[in-house]
Formats: sequence, C-alpha cells, structure tokens
Amino acid sequence: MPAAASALLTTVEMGEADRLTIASGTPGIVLMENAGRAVADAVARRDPPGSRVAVVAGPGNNGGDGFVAARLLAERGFRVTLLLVGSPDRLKGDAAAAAARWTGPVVPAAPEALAGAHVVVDALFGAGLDRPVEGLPRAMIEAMNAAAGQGARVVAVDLPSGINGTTGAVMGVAVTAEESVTFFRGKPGHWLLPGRLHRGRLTVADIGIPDAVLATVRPRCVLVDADFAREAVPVPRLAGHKYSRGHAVVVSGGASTTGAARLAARAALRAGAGLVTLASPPDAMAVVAAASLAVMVRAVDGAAALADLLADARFNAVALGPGLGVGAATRDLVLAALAGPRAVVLDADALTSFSGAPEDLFAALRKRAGQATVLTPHDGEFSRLFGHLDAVREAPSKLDRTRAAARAAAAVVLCKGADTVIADLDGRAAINTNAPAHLATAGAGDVLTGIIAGLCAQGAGAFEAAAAAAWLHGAAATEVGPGLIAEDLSEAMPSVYARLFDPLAAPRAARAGGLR
Ligand SMILES: NC(=O)C1=CN([C@@H]2O[C@H](COP(=O)(O)OP(=O)(O)OC[C@H]3O[C@@H](n4cnc5c(N)ncnc54)[C@H](OP(=O)(O)O)[C@@H]3O)[C@@H](O)[C@H]2O)[C@@H](O)CC1
Ligand SMILES: [K+]
Repeated sequence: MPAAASALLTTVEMGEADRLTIASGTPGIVLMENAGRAVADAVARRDPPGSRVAVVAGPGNNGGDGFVAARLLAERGFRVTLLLVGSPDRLKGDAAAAAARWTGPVVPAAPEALAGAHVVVDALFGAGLDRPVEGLPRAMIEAMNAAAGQGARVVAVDLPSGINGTTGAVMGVAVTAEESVTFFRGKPGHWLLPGRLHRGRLTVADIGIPDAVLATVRPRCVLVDADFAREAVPVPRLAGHKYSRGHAVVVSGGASTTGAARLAARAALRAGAGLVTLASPPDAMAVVAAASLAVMVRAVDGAAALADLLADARFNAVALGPGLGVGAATRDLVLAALAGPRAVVLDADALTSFSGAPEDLFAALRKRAGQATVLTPHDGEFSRLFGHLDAVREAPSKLDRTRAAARAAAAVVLCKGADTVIADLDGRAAINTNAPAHLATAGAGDVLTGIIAGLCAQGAGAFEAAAAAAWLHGAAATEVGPGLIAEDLSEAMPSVYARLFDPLAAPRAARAGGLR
C-alpha cells in the first residue's frame, strides 16, 4: 500500500498498536498522559485560561484521557468540572491511575451539570464502544449536543462518543463535536459517513507510538491523499512516446447519447493516456467525429466488431457504460471487452445491464481475475448488482460492503458517494473524501470513468488507478470551483497535475522521497 502516513486504523488495529508500543517499553500511562495533553492543548489553542471546561469522562481509557486533560487544564488556569459516568471505584488500570492524579472533585454526571460550560471535553467513549448507547450515557451525549447548541465548543477525545471508530456508524446517538483529537493515525470512522459529519475538525496527535508498529499491524485501509495520487500516477518517461503511454478505448452509445462517452474519452486523454479512441456505432460516427479532435474515432457495430477491434493488443484499456443504454446489446459489449488481456472499466449502463443477472457478470470477471478490472457503481447501481449477497447485506460499513463486493466480483470496486470507497479483492481498501459538493453534477461520473481508464492505459494497477482517479477528480473539481460543469473537469487536469508534480508545491515528505 502506498503512503503509510495516511493509513487508517480500525479500533482493533489501534489496540494492537497500543499493545506493541507498551510491550516495547512505553508504559500505557505514558501514552495516556500524552493523549490527555494533546486534548488539553486542543482546548487551550482556542479557549483562554479562565474558561469553564466540563470534562465528561466515561468508565474506560477514553475517560482516563479525560482525567489527564482535566488535570492539565486546571493546572493551566481553566475552571474545570470533572463529570464521571459510572463509579470511580470501577475505574481500572491506566484510567484508575489517571483518576488518582486528579485532585479535584469527581462529580457524578448529570445533564444539567453542563450548564454554563464554554468548552465540553467528550471523554465518554472512544475505541471501546461496543453496543448502542442508552440510559445516562445517552442523556449525557444529548446534553453535550444541547450545550453545543448553546454555544459551547465540544472537543471529542479520540472519537465523538457514540461513533464507531471502525465503521463510522452512530450507535444509537452520537456527539457532534467541533474538533476531535485522535491518536497516532485517523480511524475509518473519522472519514466514513455518518462519522465524518460528527467529528468536526480532525487533529491527529503523536502520543509516542512509533511508526514501526505499522509493519506488524499491517492496516488494510488508507485515506487517499496527494501523496497516494503522486505515487499512483505513472509519470511519462522522457524517452517514451505516445504508444508507451497506452491506448484507451471508450465505447460510445448511439447518435443521441454520445456525450457521456465523449466526456470519458477526453478525461482519459487528459489523465495521460497516449492515445484514446472512441468506438462508435456507425450511426453516431458523424456526431462523435465532429466533436472530437485529439480523440480518434472508429466505427464499431456491436460486440463482434468490438472484439475484432480489441484483438489489436495496443488497445490496453477499455471503458464502457456511460451513455451505452441498458440491455442485451450492452451486456454483449461488456462480455466482449472482458474476454481479453486488457484493463476494463465498467460504469453506469454497463453495470445496470447486469442487474437482473449479476452472476453472469461475476462469472466473466472471475475468469479474468488478476487482470485490471474496475467497477464504479453509485449507491443505486451498487445495490442492484450486489444487494442480494449476504456478505454485502451483513457488512457493518460501506468499507466492508465494498470489500465484500470486490471479493464477489473478483474486481476492484469503487463505490461512489461523499465517502467514496475503493476496495481490491485482496481486502486492501481506500477512502476518498476529496470531493467538493459541487462535484455532484451531470456527467461527472463519466469523467471519473475516463480518468481511471487513462491511468490504467498508462500501466497503473486497477486499485491504484481507481483510488488516485477519485482523488484527481475531486482535485479537478476544487480547481474549477462552484459553477463547475462536467466538461470543466478534464480541462482542470493539467493544473492538478502541475500542482501534484511541482516539487515546490509538494509536501516535504514527498520531496525527500524524490519525485519520479
Ligand atoms: N493504553 C491505551 O490503550 C490507550 C488508549 N487510549 C484511549 O483509550 C480509549 C479506548 O479505551 P477503552 O478500550 O477502555 O474503551 P472506551 O472507549 O474508554 O470505552 C470502554 C468502556 O465503555 C463501556 N462501554 C462500551 N460501550 C458502552 C455502551 N454502549 N454503554 C455503556 N458503556 C459502554 C465499557 O464498559 P463494559 O463493556 O465493561 O460495560 C468500557 O468500560 C481510546 O479511545 C483512547 O481514548 C489512549 O489513552 C492512548 C492509550
Ligand atoms: K469520546
């Protein structure tokens, strides 16, 4: 997996990182002191000494972090109230040790005790939340949200209480924080919906866990960022020529529906493919040719003709789906594309055409497992293709649903949305949230398909191509800004690439690692 810096750790993986660190000689109470200090620092960064701080501490180590933060804030002149959910004599281990260092009163938690707080530190539940929240904890979460409504700033320790760190799910009810301070690395629940909407600004604090533990923990999920995209995008060699950058084919629909394929084709070219050909039904040739300059056009009448065209091995990546129409003709085109040694990207109508018989698609995909194949469903297309599978229905998160779909289809699956998840069939996964709201516009999905095909044509692996394309697509939308229409995305790609590969604009870590 590229970019270990952006690894996201499940709560189990984070527990292992803690254990490995403690086993190699750093006591747990030291980690807890560091965690509590990071929380106190987050409070002190924005609120002056003298502010009233209510710390809501729970019965586990998240509460322990709260005790440390309470002590350090009191030492810095904040007026701190410590509200405990549960009884002090049931605190264990490091949390008990942290509580013993707190010399102020321990007040039994009650919702009304939050009145007048300028800052609420939510140290109720973190990684250990394992069931729906009820009773007093629920009342305290609701009171924290009510306090936020009255103007209090809520700073969550590790996770907003009620959010599952691994899945991002709300376990009954959850705090909506202004800031969450987490430790060592982010967690999938900080980035998946709805967790992302609850966590506010995310601060990741170093608490003394060495990066080296990642080699043992081996996290399977990353957040897609600029470093990931920089590593994944094949950079043209000076000695290369257009053929060495691959030749992508995009299959077009009929005369009245060529726009989607044209958007995809142009995006494949802008993504860096050496050559791009639109395979067009004969009746649409005039329309397609008139609107394409750098993109080439070939008449292709049905699945047999597509197979003939693709017999030329230089066509090394094919995208199908945008504007293709739903039905048997599209199914045949898809099966023809899948039946050979090339990267294939399936989107939109190419997916919907198999919604009555997904197993037919999966069988064709399994035959080519090991070759690059990417499916790019939105939520509706995803449930039509994969909704019948138990492993998908029972998955606790979008992350796991997408992984289950990738396994079933023997392909990389990119499930679109505000939290786009990309999963490989081996369990590797990535989350991309680099997507401004104005990206949700007609034709944007067609462009994403084209970028993936363009990266695959240049030799990127299917997983890397899909994840990097999602990030680039979002970066292009950010570059254009509000008012964006799908046509603009491809035109913004040169600026996105310029920024990505400009050594002066790149972050220090990437410079030190050397740009290819
Ligand atoms: N050394 C380390 O490991 C470090 C860990 N760190 C910190 O520790 C946190 C993880 O700590 P944790 O594992 O103790 O879990 P935590 O989130 O405090 O909650 C568990 C408690 O809640 C309870 N409980 C659960 N669900 C419930 C529900 N629905 N309703 C009611 N009760 C519920 C559960 O009780 P039980 O199941 O026993 O009834 C248990 O008592 C992590 O987020 C980070 O902040 C940092 O200090 C860095 C060093
Ligand atoms: K919390």
